[in-house]
Amino acid sequence: MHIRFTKMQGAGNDFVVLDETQEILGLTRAQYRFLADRHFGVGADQILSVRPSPAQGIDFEYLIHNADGGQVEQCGNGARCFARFVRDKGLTHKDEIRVQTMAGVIAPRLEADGRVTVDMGRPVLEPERVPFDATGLQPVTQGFTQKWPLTFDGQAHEATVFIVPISMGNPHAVQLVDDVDTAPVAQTGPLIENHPRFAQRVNAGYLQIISRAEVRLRVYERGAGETLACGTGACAAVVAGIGLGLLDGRVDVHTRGGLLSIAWAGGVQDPVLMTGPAVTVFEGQIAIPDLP
Ligand SMILES: N[C@@H](CCC[C@H](N)C(=O)O)C(=O)O
Repeated sequence: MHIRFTKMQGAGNDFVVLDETQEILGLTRAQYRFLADRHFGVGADQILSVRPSPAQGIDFEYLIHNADGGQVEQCGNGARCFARFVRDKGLTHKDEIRVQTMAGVIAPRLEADGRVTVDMGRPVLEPERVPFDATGLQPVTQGFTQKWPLTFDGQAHEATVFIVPISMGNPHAVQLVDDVDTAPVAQTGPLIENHPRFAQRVNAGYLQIISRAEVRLRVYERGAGETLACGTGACAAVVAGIGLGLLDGRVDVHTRGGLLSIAWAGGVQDPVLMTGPAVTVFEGQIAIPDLP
């Protein structure tokens, strides 16, 4: 099978975007993995599939698959690229689009300066809904949130780190670090991602506070490894920082791939707003092998 694709990136988090508005491709998990492979396929952190939505008032549906082929609930940088894609392809003329994801409906808006702002919905702060199993753990309360000890028992990197579990539709564990450049992302990222207390696995965020309005962030993503930026990770990190009393409501998040601006009014009913770039890199066609 030959398929056409668009390669996109948002702050360096890169995507293969598939237009399935006319025909559902029905790719297997192994075929998503093949597309994401940087040696044998196109190469991407995630694959985004754009489909029409059957629901009234919803413009599109978009599916997100991690580089490991697994389908996931939400992707912030992907949402911005999705919005740029449907406008550039003439699939809609709207500036504000409503799109169904596995985690619910989100609303990207194209800005006059070329960036995209996405209403990412409300953060979920209750550990059990992340889901994080806090049974038997003693939290440390700081600000209006809690940090939980996470221990890597009997592992090469035996340690306890304090994390704030947050869901932005997908699960995140945010920890504070002194300096993201020296944070042990490659060592502890996989241990946190696969920690048994996170039943759905988790994205591991390493947050360095610079001021009340500026942070640096690295994220070891579930199913993709460390990426140059993670949009939902930036939202979760800012929510955690505000919850801990360390940040104000508007924060510039410096990632290794670029700048994301996050705003959150601080109430559990308040949505998190994310603004950042969305860029088309190239278009192409690829032959996909039969991979069951
Ligand atoms: N890069 C994304 C998040 C993609 C999904 C994530 N790896 C997960 O498994 O939840 C973003 O920009 O949010």
